[in-house]
Amino acid sequence: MFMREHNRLVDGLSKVNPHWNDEQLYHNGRRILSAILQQITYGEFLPRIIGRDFLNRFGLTLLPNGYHNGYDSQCSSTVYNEFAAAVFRFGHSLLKPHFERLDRNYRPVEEPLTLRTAFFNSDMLFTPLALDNIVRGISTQSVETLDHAITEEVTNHLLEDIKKPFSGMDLISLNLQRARDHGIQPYNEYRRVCNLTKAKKNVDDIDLFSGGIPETPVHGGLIGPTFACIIGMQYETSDPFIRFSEQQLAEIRKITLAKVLCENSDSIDTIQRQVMDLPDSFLNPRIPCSSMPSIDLTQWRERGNSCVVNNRVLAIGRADRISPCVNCICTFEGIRCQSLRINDCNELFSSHSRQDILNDSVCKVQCAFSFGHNMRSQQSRRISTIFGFSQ
Ligand code: HEM
Repeated sequence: MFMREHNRLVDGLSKVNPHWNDEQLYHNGRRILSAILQQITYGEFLPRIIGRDFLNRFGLTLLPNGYHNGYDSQCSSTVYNEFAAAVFRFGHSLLKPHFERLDRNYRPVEEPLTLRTAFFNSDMLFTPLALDNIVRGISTQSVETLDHAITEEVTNHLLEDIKKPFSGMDLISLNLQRARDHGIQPYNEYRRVCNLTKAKKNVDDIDLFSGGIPETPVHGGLIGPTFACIIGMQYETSDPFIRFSEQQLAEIRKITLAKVLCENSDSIDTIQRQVMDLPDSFLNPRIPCSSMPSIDLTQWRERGNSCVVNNRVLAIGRADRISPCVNCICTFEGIRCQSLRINDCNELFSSHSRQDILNDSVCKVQCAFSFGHNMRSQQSRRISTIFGFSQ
């Protein structure tokens, strides 16, 4: 689906910028696709997995507008060993033994497809509407409960050669073995790292995967506190950094997974807006794809030789501080602005006027405390003048 989305974006970009070569089209399509994936991951997926409390604790909540200023170029954004070899494999416990296949009207069209018949059977996807039927099915099926009960399709029949009995593997054994290969520490070590109490006294030989899976889910989430903590840490360090203009960001913020599925299928006409939740005629009804907003790629149209921002003209390639806490650069795709990290609010007060700082929400967010303090000391100075005391 996301490969199709990439190619769809590239087609759209080539219409908006017919002079771009393949390389420009590819990289710009890729950048937009990465941002869409991040929008879906942080906006739709993570809240359902780790819940709002953990999302806030690790600063992973998406802003409705403006720029996020937490990016740290010194921070390595690589994937934690624990995350890949154990924690993020929690999804293996959610697998259903089969995919439902539903027609345009969401009625079963074929037998459900068991995982063991789907392994090594990618030709099946070339049958007309096969993918659409599966997408309609998985958007309508619930997941399994997150616990130690895991479908035999992956514990006995993983990547099975259908012609060879007992050729299937066990995914959970692979998970445990892989984590041990990678030197992942016992479960209780991670409880300690996450400031949680030890699970059981004197039991330190529980694998991270086995210990984390049956934990009671965190409030509003699907997984327990140890996994939520490690996933939170992972996404905190994977802080995305892609430069877009405000207008381009507004386009990306419109996109949902439901819309991506609509745009890239041949026959999905209706789907629920919150596609990661089950459809519900009242709370999450299936709605026409056409009623969901789509990305307007004209925001990526390459402009002339300059950009105008805050009544200032910037030549292509030039950067300027357009307000006390925002720096902008003029690029071929338009103006791109970035919030500045303010380390010393007092210095800001001495170098910019009070009104300029007040008008800049980025300054206000970062220096609200010092600002209040500064205001109070100005007020107390005013009062002392009124009463005739010397300052
Ligand atoms: C039908 C569905 C799935 C199948 C058949 C499957 C199968 C596999 C297999 C065979 C591996 C490699 C195991 C090893 O040798 O170490 C793997 C790794 C992994 N799986 Fe799954 N998986 C499925 C769904 C999921 C889901 C839903 C998630 C998470 C939400 C997930 C997360 C992971 C992760 C994080 C890895 C490690 C990747 C890496 O280190 O590169 N998988 N999976």
